[in-house]
Amino acid sequence: MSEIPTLINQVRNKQPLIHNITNQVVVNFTANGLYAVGAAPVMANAIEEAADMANNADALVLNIGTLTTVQVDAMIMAGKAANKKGIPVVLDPVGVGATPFRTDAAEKIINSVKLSVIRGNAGEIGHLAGLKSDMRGVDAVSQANNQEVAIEASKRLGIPVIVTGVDDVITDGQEVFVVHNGHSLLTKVTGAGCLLSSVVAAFLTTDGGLLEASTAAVSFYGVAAEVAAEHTSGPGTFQTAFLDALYQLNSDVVKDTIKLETYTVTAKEA
Ligand SMILES: Nc1ncnc2c1ncn2[C@@H]1O[C@H](COP(=O)(O)OP(=O)(O)O)[C@@H](O)[C@H]1O
Ligand SMILES: Cc1ncsc1CCOP(=O)(O)O
Ligand SMILES: [Mg+2]
Repeated sequence: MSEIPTLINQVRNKQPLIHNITNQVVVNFTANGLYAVGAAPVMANAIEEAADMANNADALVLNIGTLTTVQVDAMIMAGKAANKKGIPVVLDPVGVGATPFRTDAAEKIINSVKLSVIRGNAGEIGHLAGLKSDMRGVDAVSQANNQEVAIEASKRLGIPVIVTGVDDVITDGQEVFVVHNGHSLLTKVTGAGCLLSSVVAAFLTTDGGLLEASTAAVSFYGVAAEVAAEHTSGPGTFQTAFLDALYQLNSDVVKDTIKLETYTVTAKEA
């Protein structure tokens, strides 16, 4: 637990190669954000090379934001290659629930690839788990209880999940980590969630456990947003300041600023 703020140092030392099959909106921001945290990005969508690239990578991100039928097949091929190699796979089910095509694609991926963790907002994760949820495009509409959604979704899916929003919840359905860091300007920059999914993948290459490494990624990211927001008041300059903060933020500041709550579900319910 005390090592959570320090896992960023492992990412920076290791410079893991993160293979992203992601949406057209966030490609550049994701690549720059991964560089800023100390990882190396590669984007490779083509069905002819997706599996080969996953086989060269340290972690894989599958992001369904601007999906095509062929891309679903490429994702499954890359996912299977990643599973064979034993590297982490993160799914970002962008906009799932907004259209039947996205929902079908996400379900196909979940049924074909062994995922390390699924990261999304409460609307997306709630929808995947069959809970009542509303999506408007890629954004969650209703104010859900993120902890309830995360715990229930992880139990129903049998996969660890990260539900983000005002509070971020990381859980395998039993152990729960709640991070209270972040800044509302993140909702005014497209790709803030997508980049977080890729940053989670980078942290999963460290020797922290899955939930601890995910929590390290989420808290590092939230503190970086808070630091960036001190220097800016609008989305344009925030985006730049945020990349700088991801690059400059050290583990001591995270240690001093992290707002983390942990509990186990059985203990809380008892
Ligand atoms: N109202 C908010 N206040 C502070 N941080 C937020 C808020 N909403 C989202 N975030 C942060 O923005 C990042 C992306 O989360 P989110 O907006 O839920 O993802 P997505 O963009 O996929 O919908 C996370 O780090 C999350 O903590
Ligand atoms: C706007 C948009 N439309 C399709 S994908 C995408 C980006 C979504 O990024 P995020 O979920 O990180 O806000
Ligand atoms: Mg998203």
